[in-house]
Amino acid sequence: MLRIAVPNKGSLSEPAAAMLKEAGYRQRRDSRELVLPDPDNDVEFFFLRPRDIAVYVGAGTVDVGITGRDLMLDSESDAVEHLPLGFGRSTFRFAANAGGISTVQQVDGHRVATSYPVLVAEYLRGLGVTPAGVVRLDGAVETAIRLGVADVIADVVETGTTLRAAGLEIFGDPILRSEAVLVRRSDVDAPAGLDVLTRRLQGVLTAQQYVLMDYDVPTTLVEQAVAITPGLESPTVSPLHNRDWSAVRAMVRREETNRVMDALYGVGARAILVTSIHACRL
Ligand SMILES: Nc1ncnc2c1ncn2[C@@H]1O[C@H](COP(=O)(O)OP(=O)(O)OP(=O)(O)O)[C@@H](O)[C@H]1O
Ligand SMILES: O=P(O)(O)OC[C@H]1O[C@H](OP(=O)(O)OP(=O)(O)O)[C@H](O)[C@@H]1O
Ligand SMILES: [Mg+2]
Repeated sequence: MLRIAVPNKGSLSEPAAAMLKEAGYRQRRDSRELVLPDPDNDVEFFFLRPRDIAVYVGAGTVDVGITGRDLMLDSESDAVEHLPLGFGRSTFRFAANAGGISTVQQVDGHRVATSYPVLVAEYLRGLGVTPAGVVRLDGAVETAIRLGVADVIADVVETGTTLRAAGLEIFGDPILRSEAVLVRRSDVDAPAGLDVLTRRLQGVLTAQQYVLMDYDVPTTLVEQAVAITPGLESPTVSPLHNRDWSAVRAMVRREETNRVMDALYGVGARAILVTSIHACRL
């Protein structure tokens, strides 16, 4: 039975549960449930703090887990990224008082507050910058400068609203771009059942990222139209009752939907229909 760790709280918890539900797994009914067996799918879920998940996976006490790339890298565990999951996206960035420190080089000799001390120390070491100290805080890191424990912070930025509200400004390149990832141990064979979990999660990602596009096109123009919608393998082309026309069906990346529809219309396709994909196994 594959043991899967899932975030019990925080930003990653709800989207992780939603993705597993889409992938056909059992859901917990009560957020106080800590372990949930799903014998029909031969897996068992453990609801853990997202920060601890890479630690459990690295120690081998659970087989795989869902956590943030930033949390995994900060954990110094043996867990490695197996599959990016496309949610919980954030950047990890330096910030300081507006008009103050504005380059990473200037961090030299200053105090940095963060919830991700390993990430920050490694990044600065890589640039040859030596801070006066790295202060580890659990949260509300933005307040650390005002309260005098640090000169600079490094924190998760999603919309930037929290930083703006604290009167802070981002500087330097992003330290990291993060998203939720499925992690596993690097130094052991893939656990039994991981291939099924991976295919199911990839199926959910594909269903989210692609739409199904159907259209009619004059048969003489099929080659031109198909060049715009090559699909994943090859599009389906079917004859219509009126043989001067053909019907085409292909998968298209969701964000390209309107550009592709414009291009198809331009070469003479009509009755262009777009449908969401509910589930998919490639
Ligand atoms: N707006 C956000 N705030 C915090 N973390 C975010 C955000 N958006 C995405 N994330 C990601 O979520 C993970 C952090 O989750 P975690 O549960 O530890 O913190 P949290 O969501 O701030 O929860 P809490 O502070 O309530 O404990 C990281 O991988 C981080 O990159
Ligand atoms: O860029 P934004 O969209 O504003 O989001 C980023 C902020 O959200 C998180 O804080 P959270 O609300 O989890 O509080 P915490 O600092 O106590 O963890 C994170 O630590 C940032 O402070
Ligand atoms: Mg937080």
